[in-house]
Amino acid sequence: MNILSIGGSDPSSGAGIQSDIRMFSALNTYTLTVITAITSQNTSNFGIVEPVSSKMLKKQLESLFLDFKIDGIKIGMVYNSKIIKVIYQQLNKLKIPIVVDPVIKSTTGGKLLEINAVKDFKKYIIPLATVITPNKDEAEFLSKTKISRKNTPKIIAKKIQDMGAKNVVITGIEGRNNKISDFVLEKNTKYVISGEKISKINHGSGCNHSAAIVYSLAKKKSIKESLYFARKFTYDSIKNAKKIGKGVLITDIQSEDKIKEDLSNAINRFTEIKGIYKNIPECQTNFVFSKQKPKSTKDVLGISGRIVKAEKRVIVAGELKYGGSKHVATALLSMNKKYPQICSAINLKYQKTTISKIKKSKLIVGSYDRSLEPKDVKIKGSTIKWGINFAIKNSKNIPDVIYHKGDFGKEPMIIVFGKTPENVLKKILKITG
Ligand SMILES: Nc1ncnc2c1ncn2[C@@H]1O[C@H](COP(=O)(O)OP(=O)(O)OP(=O)(O)O)[C@@H](O)[C@H]1O
Ligand SMILES: Cc1ncc(CO)c(N)n1
Repeated sequence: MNILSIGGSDPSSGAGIQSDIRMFSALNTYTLTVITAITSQNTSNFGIVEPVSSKMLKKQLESLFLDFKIDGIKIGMVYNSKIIKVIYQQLNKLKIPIVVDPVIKSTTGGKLLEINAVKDFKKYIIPLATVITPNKDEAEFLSKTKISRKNTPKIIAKKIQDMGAKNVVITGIEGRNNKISDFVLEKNTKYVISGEKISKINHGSGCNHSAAIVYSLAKKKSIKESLYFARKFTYDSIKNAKKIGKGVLITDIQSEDKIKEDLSNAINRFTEIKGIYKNIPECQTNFVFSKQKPKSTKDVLGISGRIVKAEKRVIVAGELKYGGSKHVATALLSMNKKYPQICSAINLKYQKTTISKIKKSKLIVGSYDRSLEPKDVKIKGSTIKWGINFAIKNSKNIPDVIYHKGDFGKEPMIIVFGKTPENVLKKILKITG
């Protein structure tokens, strides 16, 4: 998936284009970028702004539209009227989700939209928005109305919707009991997404929020699903905010989320492989991905249930959890001990046809015979560890696949290994179907 971020450069990487690259990368998404302005800022102060020329902006956009399929666009800092008009000319015919984060002032007080550009921002940028995400102050500023008992968030959101945005989210409305809420006005419905307020002043949460929304919309999720996803994503990024500079904290995403994201994407794609139900064994399938240097199954992410066969479909029953898999995770741990780069694995049904496809596809295959298993291993219950080590020992190279043909009362099994879930998936595609 390719997402385009149009916005300003923040050299401290806490917000703007650089923050978007970090966030989209954490979501395993390729980021295209078009810079509207260069800023000098850090976590304490805002310096100066140098906007790019209309010509430079137009050329950047054209070069991307000529080359890439773009699945969604995020618009952040636009700064002046010239920039606004070029963006409008280039984007107004597009039929992909566009999320507009009205960037007006920075946390540190910098002016990110010229006052005489506000009119054109309303006229040209707001109507491009599939979703617009003003915070409370920005919503009040754009609608020229203070939120009050009379002027509810709904009334203010409606004013912004009337400027042309399809869906409006007013973020960061503080409530009682340490709650912070986002008010949402879709075309025909309104709702509030509420949650706990984290007591951290940060740089980047608004950027992360709009980035996560466009990511989710580009994946064809609904507005509501995307907003819930973005809220959780932003919450995690604030929780994980770090003191990198001397001033406010910079939001970040834990790498665990990346592990989850990668595995979750691969599982979704696995379930969509045509005829894959034929490869699900009686004991069902688990797909795992470990942290670097895993010590135990607690460091291995897996499905707390299984991927199960439901007639000719497969469905995921359970959630992704560290420690969610026992058998496949144990096999992975043995493999990872010898080959630390191998961090992902899946178990599939043993079938002779699959084994011959594996051999034809030039993948490296190892195997073990459970009937040769020493008695003490059986008693200790460490069959998998013994089997994987046996197969590794008898293989000159890193095995892509290890299988065993079962034993009395034990189902035969194939395990496919790889560096990442994506890597495992590629191998599966070679040997199934
Ligand atoms: N302290 C907090 N604790 C929990 N959630 C928060 C907190 N602050 C903001 N959020 C949530 O983060 C998301 C982004 O909103 P936020 O108000 O930070 O945007 P913003 O003010 O535009 O940010 P920025 O100034 O960084 O661009 C919203 O879903 C909001 O409710
Ligand atoms: C470049 C840029 N975009 C957005 C923001 C808003 O946080 C910022 N401070 N800087």
